[in-house]
Amino acid sequence: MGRSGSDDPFALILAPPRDETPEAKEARERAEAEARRVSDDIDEQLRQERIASKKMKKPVKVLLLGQSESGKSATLKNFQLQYARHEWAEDRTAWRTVIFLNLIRNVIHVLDVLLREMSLLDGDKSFVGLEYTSDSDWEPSSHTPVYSFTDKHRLLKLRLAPLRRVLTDLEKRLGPGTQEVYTTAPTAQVDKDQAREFGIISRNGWKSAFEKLRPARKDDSAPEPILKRREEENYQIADILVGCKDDMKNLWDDIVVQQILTHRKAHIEDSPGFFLNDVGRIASSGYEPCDNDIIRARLRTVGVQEHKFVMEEGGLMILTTSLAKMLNHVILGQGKEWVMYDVGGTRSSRAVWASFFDDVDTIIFLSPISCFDEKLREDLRVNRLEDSYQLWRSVCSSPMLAKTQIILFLNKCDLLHRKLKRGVRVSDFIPSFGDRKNDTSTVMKYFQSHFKEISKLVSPEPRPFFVHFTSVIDTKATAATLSVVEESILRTHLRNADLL
Ligand SMILES: Nc1nc2c(ncn2[C@@H]2O[C@H](COP(=O)(O)OP(=O)(O)OP(=O)(O)O)[C@@H](O)[C@H]2O)c(=O)[nH]1
Ligand SMILES: [Mg+2]
Repeated sequence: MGRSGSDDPFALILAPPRDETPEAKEARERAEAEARRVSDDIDEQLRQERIASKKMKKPVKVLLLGQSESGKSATLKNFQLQYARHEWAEDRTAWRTVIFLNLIRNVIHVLDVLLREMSLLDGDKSFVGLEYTSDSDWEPSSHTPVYSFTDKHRLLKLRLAPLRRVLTDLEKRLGPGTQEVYTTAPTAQVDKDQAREFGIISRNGWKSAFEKLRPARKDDSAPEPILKRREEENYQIADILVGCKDDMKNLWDDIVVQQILTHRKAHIEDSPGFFLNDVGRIASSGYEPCDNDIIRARLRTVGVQEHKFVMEEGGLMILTTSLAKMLNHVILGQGKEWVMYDVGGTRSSRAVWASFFDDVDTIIFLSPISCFDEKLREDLRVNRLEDSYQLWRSVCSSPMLAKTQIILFLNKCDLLHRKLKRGVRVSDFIPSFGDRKNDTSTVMKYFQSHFKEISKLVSPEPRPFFVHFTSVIDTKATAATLSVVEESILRTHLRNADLL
C-alpha cells in the first residue's frame, strides 16, 4: 500500500510551514523558480557541451589546389613543420633520399646539356643517352658560340656516369609510382623533362612510399633481409655521391658549362628541386637534411594524398562566449586533428579535385606568379599564368564551393623578384600589363587585382577575397602567414560545425 503524503518524511521536510504567511509563500516560490531555472540552465549547457564535443571531434579539412609546381606540397610541408613536428622528424631521413635524387637529376641535366653541345661541335647528331634535352632547342645556329671543350669535360662524362645507374635504381626502388605526364590535348607538346620527373602514388601522404626509403627502425615490420638491403642501398647511394662530390662541383663551377647555360637561357637554379649549389654539404658522409632542404625537395604528387596530423600546437584564436571558452580549451590545447588533401596539379590529375569539394572547410589555392613567361610542361602551348587564371575561375565559379572559404596564395614571389631583376618584361608576355612599371610590387599588385576581379565576377555568391603573397620555401615568413591562415581555417571550421 502506498504511503499517504503526510507519512513521507521527505514530503514532510519539503512541505511549506503550516503557518506560512502570504509574503513568505511568495518569496519561497520565487526562490524555487530561480533554483529550477539555474538547474535547467546547467542541463542545457551540459547538453550543448556534449554536442559541441561531438562536433569538435570532426577533423579540420583543408584542400590544396593549384597547377603543378605551384607549391601545394611545399605549403603542406610548412604546415607539418609548424604544427606536426613529430611527423616531420620521422620523415627527415626519407627526404634525404629524395634530395639525393633531385641532386642527381640536376647533375645529369647539366651533364646532358654539356654533352649535347659537345656532340654538336663534333657533328655527332646520333648522340645517345641524353635524357633531359629537347631536340628542337638544339639545332646549332650562327649565334652558337664556339666553346673550348677540353679533356676535363670528357673525363667528367665518364666519372659521373655511375650517377645514371643510381638514378635508375632509385626510381625502381620507389616503385610503380613513376608516371608519364599525359596531356588531354592530342596536339599538345609535352616537356620531356617533366614526362620523366617522377612522383609517388601514395594515398596516405608520403608514408607508404617513404617506407621504401627509410633506414631500418626498431619497430619496423618488414622482414630482416629487406631492412638490411634497404640500409645497405642507402649507404651505397651516399657513398657514390660522396665519391662524385668533386666532379659534381667541377661540373657546376665549370666556366664552359656556365657559358652554355647562360647562352641557352637555362636558369636551372630556379627549377624545382635544385641542389647543385649545396653539393659540398649534401655529398658528405653523415648528411642530414635541414628543414629548408626538405621544403625545397621536389617530389611530384600523383593522384590525391591525404595527410592526417594532430596539431601539436594550437593557434592563437581568442573566443569570448562561455561555450567558446570550453571550445578554446579543446582547440588551443593539443590534439585537434587536421586532414589536408594534397592533389596532383597536372592537367590529367585535375578531374578528381571536384570529388573533395563538398567536404572541406577551406581551400588554399596556389598560383605561382613568377610563371608569367613560362609554358605548362604538360602542354607547351599554354601560358602558365593563363592556366592559373583559368583554374581560379573554375574553382571560384563552382556552385559546390559557393560557401566554401578560399584562401589564395600568390606564390613564388622570390622567383618573380629574381626574374624581374634579370630584366624579363611582363608586358612581353601579358600584353594587358601595358606600360606599367616593371617592378616587383607593381607586378604583384597587378596580378592580385586580376585574381580579385575574377573572384568577384564569377563567384555564385559574394565572397571575401583572402590573399597572401608567399614564397613558401621561406619557412620563417611562411610560418607567420600560416598562423593567420590557421586561425581563419579554424574559425570557418567552427562556423561550419555550428559552433560559433
Ligand atoms: N623558389 C621557390 N620555390 C618554390 C616555392 N614554392 C615551391 N617551390 C618549389 O617548387 C617546387 C614545386 O613545388 P611543389 O610544392 O612540389 O609543387 P606542387 O604544387 O605540389 O606540384 P604537383 O605535385 O606537381 O602538383 C618544389 O621544389 C618547391 O620547393 C617558392 O615560393 N619559391
Ligand atoms: Mg605536390
